[in-house]
Amino acid sequence: MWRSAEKAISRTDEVDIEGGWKVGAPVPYAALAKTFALIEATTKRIEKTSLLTAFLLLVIQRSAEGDTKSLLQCVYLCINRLSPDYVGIELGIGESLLVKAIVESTGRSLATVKAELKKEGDLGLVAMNSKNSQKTLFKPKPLTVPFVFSNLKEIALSTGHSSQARKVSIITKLLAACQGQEAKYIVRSLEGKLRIGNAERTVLVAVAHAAVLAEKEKAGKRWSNEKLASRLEEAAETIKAVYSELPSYDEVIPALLEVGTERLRERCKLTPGVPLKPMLAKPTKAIGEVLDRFENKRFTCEYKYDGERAQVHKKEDGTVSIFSRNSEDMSKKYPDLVEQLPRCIKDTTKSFVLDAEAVAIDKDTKKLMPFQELSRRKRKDVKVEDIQVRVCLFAFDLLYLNGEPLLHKPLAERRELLREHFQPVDGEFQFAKASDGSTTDEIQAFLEESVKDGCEGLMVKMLESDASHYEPSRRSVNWLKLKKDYLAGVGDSLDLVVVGGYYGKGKRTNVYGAFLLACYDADSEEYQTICKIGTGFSEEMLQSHYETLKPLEMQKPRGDVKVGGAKPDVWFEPKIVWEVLTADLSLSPIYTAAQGLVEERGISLRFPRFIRVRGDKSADDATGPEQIAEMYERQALAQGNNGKKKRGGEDGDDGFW
Ligand SMILES: Nc1ncnc2c1ncn2[C@@H]1O[C@H](COP(=O)(O)OP(=O)(O)OP(=O)(O)O)[C@@H](O)[C@H]1O
Ligand SMILES: [Mg+2]
Ligand SMILES: [Mg+2]
Repeated sequence: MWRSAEKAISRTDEVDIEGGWKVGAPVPYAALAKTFALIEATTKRIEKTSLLTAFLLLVIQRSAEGDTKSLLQCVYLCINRLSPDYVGIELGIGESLLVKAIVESTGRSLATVKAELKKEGDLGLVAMNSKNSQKTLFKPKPLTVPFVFSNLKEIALSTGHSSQARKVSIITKLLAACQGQEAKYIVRSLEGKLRIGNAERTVLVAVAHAAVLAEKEKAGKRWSNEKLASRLEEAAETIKAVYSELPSYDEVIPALLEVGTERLRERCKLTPGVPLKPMLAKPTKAIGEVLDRFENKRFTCEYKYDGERAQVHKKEDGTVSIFSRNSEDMSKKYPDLVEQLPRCIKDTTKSFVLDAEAVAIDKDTKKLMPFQELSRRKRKDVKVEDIQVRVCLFAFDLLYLNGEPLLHKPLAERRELLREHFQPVDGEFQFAKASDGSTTDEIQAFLEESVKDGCEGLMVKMLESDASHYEPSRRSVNWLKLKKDYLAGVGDSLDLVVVGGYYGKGKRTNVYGAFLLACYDADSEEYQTICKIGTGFSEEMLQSHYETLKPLEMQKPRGDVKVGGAKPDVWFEPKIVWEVLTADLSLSPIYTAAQGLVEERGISLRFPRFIRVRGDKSADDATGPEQIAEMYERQALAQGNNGKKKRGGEDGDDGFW
C-alpha cells in the first residue's frame, strides 16, 4: 500500500499541467481532466489510486491556507456528484439535450453528431472529437474547477418550463471553453457517469493517502517506511469508517483538512440529519444454517416486515426527517409518518436516529398489507388528507439517542434504549416483534407465525459482543435473513437493471415482449448482462413497462454496459430496477455477469421470473457480481458439486467497503 502512495509523490508531475496552477489559484480543470484520462487508461486499481492521490496531493498543497473548498469540489467531481446523497442534487442530462448543445457549440450538423454517436456509443468522445475538429481562432480562457462545479450545479438545480433552454445555454458555454480532453469528461459528468473505473472507495482511499502525504511533506521529516505504511493504512481505515457514519463530504473534507487524519474520528460522528447507509443482511437457506452461525451466541429473531426501509432522524432543534435505504429524503412521501411521530416519542427523547420498516396496514383491521400496497402510494407531494394507504412504523434499531451515537454498543443495549425511550401507538408505531428463542423448533414456530401475520420471514441478529454492533453500509453475517421462499428451495431474489428490450411478437408487437437484464459491479462501475426475461408478464404490465422504458431508449448500449453476446433490439439507459426470482443459475458463454469470479465464463439466470419494480433502488443499488457468484457457489454446493474452489471465507462480509 505505501509503495503506491509513495509512488504518488513522484507522479505529481504526470498529473500536473504547465503553468496556470499556482499556489492559491483555482484548480485548473485541465489538471483534473488529465488525471481522469490517465486513470481511464489503466485497469489496475493501485495505479488508479496512486494517480488520484498524486492529483489530490497537489490540490492540498496548492490550496491557500484555510481553503477547504478546492479539495471538496475536486472530490465531488471525481465521484461525479454535487452534494451529499440526501440533498439530492443530481446530474443525468438526457442524450438529446447534450446532442443539441454539442451541435450549438461546435457548429457541426445534427446528422453528423448523431451518426458519430451511433458509431462511438460515447457522447463524451463525440463531444471531444467535435471540439477537436473545429478550427478556433483564439484559445479560450482555461476552465477552472470552481467554474465547472458551479455551472454543473446550476444545471442540476434549474427547473421549470424554461429550464431546458437554460441548460443548453450553460452547457454550450462550457463546451465552448473546453480544450483537449476536457469536453469528454464534462459531457460524461453531465450524463451522470464518468466511466473511468473509479469507484467511490478508491476516491476515499486516495483522499486519505493524499492527506497523509501532505502531512508528511509539510512536516519535512523523513518518516521510516514502516511509519508511513502504518499512517497510510490507518488513515484509509479512518476515513472509510468516518464516512460510513457521516456520509457527507461537506462535513468530512473540511474536518480532515483542519484536524488531520489522526483526529478525524473524534470530529466526525453520526449526526442526526445526515442519513447513514443502512446495515444489510445475508441470506440463509435453512434454520440449521442460522444455528451453525450463531451457535453458543445470544441472538434474536425478529419479524421481517415487507415494507420500505425508513431511517427516522430527529435533531435537537426538533426537525424530523425520514430517509429511504438510498438516503433519499422521504418526508414528502410520508407526511403522515411525520405527523404521527410525536405520539411515540417520550418526553425524555430529544434527538435520535431510528432504523425501522414502514409498512402498509389496513385502516380498520390494522392488519399488515404486502409491499405492493405501499408502492401504490405516490412518491412525492403527498397530502395527508388524500392518503388511502395507512402506514405503520416498525422500529428495530436505535442508532443515536440524545446527543450520543450508539453504533458501537451491543444490539441488546440499543434495543433496551429503544424500548425505554419510545412507546407503541396502535396502528402508528410498534417495536418489531422479536423472540429470543434459540432452538430449531422455536425458530420454526416463530417463522410460521411471522408468515401468518403477513411478513416475509425472519431477520436473525446477533445480540451481544462486538459482532452485534451496527455496521453501516455492510451486508453483514451478523444479520441473517430467513425468508419463507428460501425454505421452499428458492434462493433470495435479485435486483437487476433493465438494459435492453426485444420487440414483442403476435399480440405484443406494440410493446417490448422481453428484456435484457444486468447486475451492477461497483468496482468497475459497469453493468454486466445476466439474462433475458420474457415470461410472467401480463399485457397490462408489458404496456406499463413500455411506457417507462421507451423514453430511455438509446442508439447503442451505453459505454458502461458490458454486453457480451446479448443482442436485444433496443438498448435502454440503465435506470430501472426490477426484483427477479430465479430457479437456477448457470455458467454462460453469452452473458458477462460475475465473469472471472467463479470461472472465465459469466453467470446467467435460468427461468427468471419478474416479481416487482424496485422504485426504491437506483441502478447502482442493483445486486453485485460477488453476490451472484456466491449464489452460484451455494447452489453448486447444495447440488453436491464441490469441484469448484470456494472464494473467500464464511465470514467474508461483502459490504460497500
Ligand atoms: N426486523 C427487521 N430488521 C431489519 N430489516 C428489516 C426488518 N424487517 C424488515 N426489514 C427490511 O428487510 C430488508 C432486508 O431484506 P431484503 O433482502 O428483503 O431487502 P432488500 O431491500 O431486497 O435488500 P437487499 O436484497 O439488498 O438486502 C431491510 O433493508 C429492511 O427494509
Ligand atoms: Mg423488503
Ligand atoms: Mg432483496
